[in-house]
Amino acid sequence: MLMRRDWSMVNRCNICKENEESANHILIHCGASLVFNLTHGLAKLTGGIKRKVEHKSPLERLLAATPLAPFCLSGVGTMNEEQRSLLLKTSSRFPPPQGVKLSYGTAGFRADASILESTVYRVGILAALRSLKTKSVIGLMITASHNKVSDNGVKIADPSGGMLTQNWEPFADALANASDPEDLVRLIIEFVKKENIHFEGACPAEVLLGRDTRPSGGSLLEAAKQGISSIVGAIALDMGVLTTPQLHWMVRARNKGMKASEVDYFEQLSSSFRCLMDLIPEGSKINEMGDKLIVDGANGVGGEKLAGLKNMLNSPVIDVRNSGKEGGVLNEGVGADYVQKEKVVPVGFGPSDVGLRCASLDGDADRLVYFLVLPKDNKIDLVDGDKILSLFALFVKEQLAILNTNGNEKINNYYHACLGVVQTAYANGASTDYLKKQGLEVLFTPTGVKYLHEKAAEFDIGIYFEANGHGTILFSEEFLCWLEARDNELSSMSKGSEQQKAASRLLAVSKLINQAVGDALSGLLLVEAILQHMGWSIHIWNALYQDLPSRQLKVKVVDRTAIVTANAETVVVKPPGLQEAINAEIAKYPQGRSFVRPSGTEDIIRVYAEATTQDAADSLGNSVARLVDKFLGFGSSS
Ligand SMILES: CC(=O)N[C@H]1[C@@H](OP(=O)(O)O)O[C@H](CO)[C@@H](O)[C@@H]1O
Ligand SMILES: [Mg+2]
Repeated sequence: MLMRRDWSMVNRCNICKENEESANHILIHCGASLVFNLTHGLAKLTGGIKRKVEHKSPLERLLAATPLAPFCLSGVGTMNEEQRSLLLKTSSRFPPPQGVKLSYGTAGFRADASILESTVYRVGILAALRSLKTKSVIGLMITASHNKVSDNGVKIADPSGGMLTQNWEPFADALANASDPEDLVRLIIEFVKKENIHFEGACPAEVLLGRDTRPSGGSLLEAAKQGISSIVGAIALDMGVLTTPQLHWMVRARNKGMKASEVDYFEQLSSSFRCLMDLIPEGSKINEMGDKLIVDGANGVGGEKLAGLKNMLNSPVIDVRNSGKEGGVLNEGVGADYVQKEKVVPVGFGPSDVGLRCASLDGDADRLVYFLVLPKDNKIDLVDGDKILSLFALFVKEQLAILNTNGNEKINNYYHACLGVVQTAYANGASTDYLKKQGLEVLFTPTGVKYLHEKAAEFDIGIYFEANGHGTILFSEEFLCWLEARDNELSSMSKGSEQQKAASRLLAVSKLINQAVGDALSGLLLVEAILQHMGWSIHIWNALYQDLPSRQLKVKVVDRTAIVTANAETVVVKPPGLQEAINAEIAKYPQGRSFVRPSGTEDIIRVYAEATTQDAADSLGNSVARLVDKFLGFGSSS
C-alpha cells in the first residue's frame, strides 16, 4: 500500500546549497525531511540516508527515491494472492484463439482483428509490467499499419519512445501463446521473479494507449485496458485515435518530463518547421506552382492529423486526399505501402496531377513516400525512403560543414560530429552507391525499425530509412548539448552569421524530426523545408540518382519460419540448397541482386529482385519466387 505523503515545495537545495528556483532543481519536502535533488540524482533524509536514483524521471522517480519506498512494497519479484486471483479472473474472459501461434514480429503482433482480443489483453499486462520494471511511462499502440482494414495489431513503446526492447520479445510471445489462465499466471510469476520486478512497488504502472482508425480498434482498446488494470494499481490513459509516431512521441515526452499532449506535438512540429522556413537562404524559394503538395492519407489516421497540422502552417499548400472522410477503405488501393510496392498512383490521383509533387502516408502514418504521376497507365516515378534519406543526409552534411567552417576561432569550438546512415537490404543499390559517393558511412541491419534505430543511435547524428519510407534522424544527447551551447554562443557573438544559422537549423531539425520513431508527418515537413532551402523541385530531388529497376513479390508457403536468414537477411541458411539455387538465378543477370525472407507482419515470404532493366528485375523476381515455392510451397514435400 502506498503511504500518503504531504508534499510541499521548499526554497533551498540541501545538496548544492544553491537557490533551487532554476529548472534543474526539484526540491520536495516529504513527511519527515526528505530532500530530493534531480541535478545530483540523490535523495537524502536529514537522518543521513542517501539513495542513488535514476536521473530521467517525473514524479514516479521521486516516489521511488524516497527511503519510505521499501516499506510500501509487498515484495520484489513476488506476487500476492490478490494480484494472482485478479489475473486469473480477468484472463478467463480472454481465451486465446485455438490453433494459432502468434509472434511479436517486425512490429508487434498482427493478425485478423477477430482473433486478437486475448493477445491485446495480454500485451496490456506486458505493458504494465514493463512500466513497473522501468519505473517509466510505457505506450501501447493498436494498429496494423499498412495491413488490410480487417487486420489489427498491437505493439509497445518503451520509455525512450522506441520499440519494445528485444529482450522482452520472447516473453511477449510466451504470454500471447499461453494456453490458459493458469499457464499465463505461471509465466508472469516466473518472469516477474527473473526480471526482479517490483510487483506492487511505490510507482504505479502507467500506460498510454493509442489506436488507429480501424473499426476493431475500440473493442481491442477495451481489452488492452482490462489487461493493464489486471496489474493492481496500474493506470491506463487513453490518448485517443493517434498516428503511431504521435504515441511514441508522447511516451518519450512524458518520460523526459516534457509536455506531451497532441497539441504539444503539433506545436513542436509547426514551430520548428517555421524556424527552418525562416532560415531559408534568400532567393532559394521555389515558385508558386511548386509550392503545392498533394498528400494521399491512405484513408487512415494520417490524413486527418495532417489536415489539423496544415492549419498551423502558412506553407506549403497541402491538398489532403484519401483522408478517410470520403468513404474510401483504409489501405485499399491507397497508402505508402501500396504506392511503393505497386509503383502505381493511389486511388484519387490521375492525369490531372502529372508533374505535381505528391506524397503518400501509410495507414498509421509512420511511413512516407513521395511520387510523381507519369502521363501514361497510372504509372509513377517513386521517390522512396532511400531518396528521403539521401535528401536528409545531404542537408545535414551541408549544415555540419558550414557549422565547422574554420573562421578565426579556436579549434576547441568544434565538434566533429559523427554522421552515419543506416539502410536495409531493401535499399535500392543505386541509393547505397550514391550515399557512399557522398562520403557517408552506410551500415545495414535486418528489416524492422527496431534494428535500424538501434544502429543509428550509435552516431552523433544517425539517419535511418527503410526503402518503404519509414525512418528518422537521431541526434545524440551529447551532440545536442554541444549544439545548443554553440548556438547560444554564436547568437551572442555573431547572430545571423552562416555558422549561427547552421546551428539553429540543425537544432530545429532535431525538434521537428521525431526522435522516438519514424514519423510521416514530421518527415514530410522536413522534406518540404529542405526542398525549399535547396530551391529544388521534386524533379531535381528525384534526379539525385537513378534507381535500379526492382521487383517485390510475395509467396505463400506452408510455414514461413522454415526460412532462416543471415547477413542482414541477404543470405538464406535454411532450408539447405535454396541460397545456392538463388545464386544460380542471380548469376544470369548483370548487376542482379535478389534475396528472400519471411515477413514479420504477414504470413508470406517476401522476394526482392533488382537488375539493370525492369524486365530483368521482374524475371529474376519471378524465378526466385518459383524457387521459394518449389522448396516451401504447398506442392513441396517439406
Ligand atoms: C519489405 C517491407 O517493406 N517490410 C516492412 C514490413 O515488414 P515485414 O517484416 O517485411 O512484413 O513492415 C514493417 C513494419 O511496418 C516494416 O518495418 C518493414 O520494412
Ligand atoms: Mg506503418
